[in-house]
Amino acid sequence: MKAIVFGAGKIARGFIGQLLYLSNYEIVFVDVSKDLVHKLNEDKSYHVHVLGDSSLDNDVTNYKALTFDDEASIAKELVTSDISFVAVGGQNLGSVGKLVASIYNKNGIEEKPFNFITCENWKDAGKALYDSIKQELKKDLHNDFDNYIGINEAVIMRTATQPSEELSEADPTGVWVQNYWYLPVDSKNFKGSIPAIHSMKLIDDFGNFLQQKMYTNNTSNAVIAYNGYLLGYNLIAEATNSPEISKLLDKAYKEINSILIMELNLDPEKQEEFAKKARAKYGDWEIVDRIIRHGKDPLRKLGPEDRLIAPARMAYRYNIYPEIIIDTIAKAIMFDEKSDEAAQKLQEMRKDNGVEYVLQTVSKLNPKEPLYQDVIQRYNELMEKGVEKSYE
Ligand SMILES: NC(=O)C1=CN([C@@H]2O[C@H](COP(=O)(O)OP(=O)(O)OC[C@H]3O[C@@H](n4cnc5c(N)ncnc54)[C@H](O)[C@@H]3O)[C@@H](O)[C@H]2O)C=CC1
Ligand SMILES: O=P(O)(O)OC[C@H]1O[C@](O)(CO)[C@@H](O)[C@@H]1O
Repeated sequence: MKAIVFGAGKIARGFIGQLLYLSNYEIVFVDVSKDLVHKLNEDKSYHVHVLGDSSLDNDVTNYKALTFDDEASIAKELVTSDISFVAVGGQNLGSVGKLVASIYNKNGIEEKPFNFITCENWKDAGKALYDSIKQELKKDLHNDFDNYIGINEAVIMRTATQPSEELSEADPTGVWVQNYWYLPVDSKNFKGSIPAIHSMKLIDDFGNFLQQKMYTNNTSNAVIAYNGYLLGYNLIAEATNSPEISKLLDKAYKEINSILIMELNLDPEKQEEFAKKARAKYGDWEIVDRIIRHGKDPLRKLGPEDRLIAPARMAYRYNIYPEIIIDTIAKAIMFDEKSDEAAQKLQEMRKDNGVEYVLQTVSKLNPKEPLYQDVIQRYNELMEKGVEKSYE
């Protein structure tokens, strides 16, 4: 069996790659980074370090890596693969869709079931990939595409951490991952029989699981990351367990739970349990992961469908005042980490055009909506009084 995996980053190598390896799959990684592709091919194996239990580590082998611009080789692998996974970052799904459509346009679509599984923290990731393929696909292939190709969403609960510089230098292609294995995939659009892949399970009542995960885990993770950054913490567990952020999290999870119970029609007890697990994960000292990674790419994280703006907007629909999310949006706008290009871009925007411009262009907020006004008010308060006051 063979799988083609778009992306060769932390989740692709550190989760999907390990599960496929354990399932005796041949793996083809496709990545835009030529250096990474070259290194993976040169080494012929990479190490997955399972945090807290090295007996579960693997040296993943039986793979090759291709660069994203090598369409001819990707085409050969795609049409001979049994399944595909995509872990490239939600904003890059469109480029994968375009490439896949181009391959199908040239090669046709075989009359046999084939599935893509998106592994992104991105609302409606499956739809984004589906739409981007369909948009470029020749009309006469549309029927075969809908009949034979399944585009499916997974929820990725395993964390694949950003290693320290020393660790990366010592093991450049190594990945350090949480000891968590379950890979739930929505069964709704799945075509054909279920492949035997370690820990992967097709779920019939998947529903809004991806949104529940994003707006519980990633929303609370943003509270931890942006506050942790301003408070000068280095590790996510340090910040989560700190007195200042613990206090905020008590409120944040209540806020998140009340919003999601209404919006997604969740069972309150189950959602509370789910949120408790998220908090425990971020407070777990075994998962050594840096605040900077969790805060990075604030332009994406301040987007209209992402972890902060989307649940805040939901809150207003139910007359819930999302105090902690508003505070976190204001603090995310202050994230000025030098090593993160997106953070630098955000800071330029903020300096040149003001916070109003950031909220209108990045978060797509309308100046008339209460969320816009409440964020600006909170931002101004923080600027006037100093952020340290917000922890008193
Ligand atoms: N790292 C984690 O703990 C988790 C990550 N995720 C999600 O998984 C996705 C991937 O995240 P990571 O693996 O952490 O990021 P990463 O940055 O380590 O990996 C992404 C890889 O995709 C490559 N890439 C970008 N555009 C591409 C394209 N068009 N075609 C092929 N490759 C392309 C990049 O060069 C990079 O190697 C994101 O959507 C993230 O939100 C979800 C849960 C946990
Ligand atoms: O870049 P993103 O979207 O925050 O993705 C990675 C995140 O996903 C998570 O698994 C969320 O549960 C975090 O551990 C990690 O910060």
